[in-house]
Amino acid sequence: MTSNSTPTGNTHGSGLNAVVKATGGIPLNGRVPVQGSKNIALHLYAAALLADAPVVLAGAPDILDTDVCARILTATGTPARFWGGRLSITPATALTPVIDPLLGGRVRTTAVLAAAVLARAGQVTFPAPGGDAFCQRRIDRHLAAMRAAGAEVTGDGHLIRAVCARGGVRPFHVDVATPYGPSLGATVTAMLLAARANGTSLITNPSIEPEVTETARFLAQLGITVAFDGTGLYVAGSDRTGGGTFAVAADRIEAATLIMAAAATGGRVQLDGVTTSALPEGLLQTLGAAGVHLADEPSGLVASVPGDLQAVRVATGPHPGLPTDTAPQLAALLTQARGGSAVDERVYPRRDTHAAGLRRFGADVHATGTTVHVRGPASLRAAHVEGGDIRAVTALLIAALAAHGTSTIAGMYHLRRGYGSLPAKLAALGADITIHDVEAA
Ligand SMILES: CC(=O)N[C@H]1[C@@H](OP(=O)(O)OP(=O)(O)OC[C@H]2O[C@@H](n3ccc(=O)[nH]c3=O)[C@H](O)[C@@H]2O)O[C@H](CO)[C@@H](O)[C@@H]1O
Ligand SMILES: C=C(OP(=O)(O)O)C(=O)O
Repeated sequence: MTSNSTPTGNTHGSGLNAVVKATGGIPLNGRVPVQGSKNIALHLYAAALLADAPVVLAGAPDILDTDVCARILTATGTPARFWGGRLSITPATALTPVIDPLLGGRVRTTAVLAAAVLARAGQVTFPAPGGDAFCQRRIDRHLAAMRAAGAEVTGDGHLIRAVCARGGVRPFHVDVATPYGPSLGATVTAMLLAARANGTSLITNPSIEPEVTETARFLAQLGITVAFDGTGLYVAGSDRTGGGTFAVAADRIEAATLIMAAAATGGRVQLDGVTTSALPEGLLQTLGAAGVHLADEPSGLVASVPGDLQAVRVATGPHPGLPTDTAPQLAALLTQARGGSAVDERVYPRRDTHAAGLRRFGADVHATGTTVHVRGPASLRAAHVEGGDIRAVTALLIAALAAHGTSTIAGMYHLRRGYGSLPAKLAALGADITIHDVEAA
């Protein structure tokens, strides 16, 4: 193997088999902006398929998932173009009711995108969802919503077809509870189906994640009323919608990643474009218990570690609980905390691909059942590792920043799916971090 160093600038500047090289031991210090939320944007890209007028999603993150979704939309006949942090979407004149099987297999919102096409065209063919492969991505509640909306759903598990009778989707009631809590994705799927049904639909046990509430705000801008009460979520559909510009909210998971990276190095960072109100209660409580201090200052959110980091025993859960998407980074942070920590994963039972990677740095980490146990503080040493999914890669990056010596982390494809410029932001905070293109010798 040979390697060429490239600037850390935007991570898009180098190939997908590039590696990140980081020399740890430097407390992160400084100020960086937070990108638009990957997970909110993914749902807005699907919702934009419902618009009858052009839509601009301002602050869309510059990530691979944005590119893949823009190509999925364009392939349906709905031109979508990403430029300068904005995704511009022009309504289809003739909608092709297919989610491209290859592209659809690369993002996890495939069924949500399909629901929007079904709502508009009365039929759709789509593949099983993609996204991180740390566990099976079940979609039975999505299919239940499609059936409740009047579609006949058939398929072999790889390619699914949903077809409504003449007249298209109809108002419905669906329950989106799963054994793991409310399904975020199925809540949005049901909302998008209901948005085009002629009447009011009811979604019981809905998720209340910002992905849902931001999609509801966007639908309201299109002219579709979404109301919550103790029974569920009511959507009053319409066969005619508007468009306009909508701002993608800040990425609370990128914010959490930067906070944990700073805390693991004993640093202090200011994050522009986000306040503590954007962080779920479960995350705020966990960071507070671990000894991370967060303050809203006029210019942004400031994170620091006034004393020693402390062990915590926590569980992930549906919003406003501790987000599953922060558990790997939290495990990396806890390698620097005093005592025995436990992070129980209750949304995806075996989301623990980061545990083995963290051990390569000399961390005392092991997974038992659904729980990742961490004992600290550990004096980490540099390692050469590969992350297998988005947040696993960032957990390994955090470990590298806290370790003695120079580490290499592979898994750039996963990093780029979710982070537009994380290595550049870490470098701006003082980290010794570079990206190296790796070529076969
Ligand atoms: C509630 C929750 O924390 N959702 C997370 C989930 O959203 P995402 O929308 O991808 O997944 P869901 O919320 O639908 O899934 C939550 C759980 O329910 C199961 N399930 C889901 C749909 C279904 O029809 N049947 C079923 O059994 C899933 O397998 C999973 O164990 O992953 C995203 C990426 O990590 C996170 O950003 C979300 O915060
Ligand atoms: C798992 C995640 O995303 P995806 O489902 O898109 O892989 C994530 O955002 O942490």
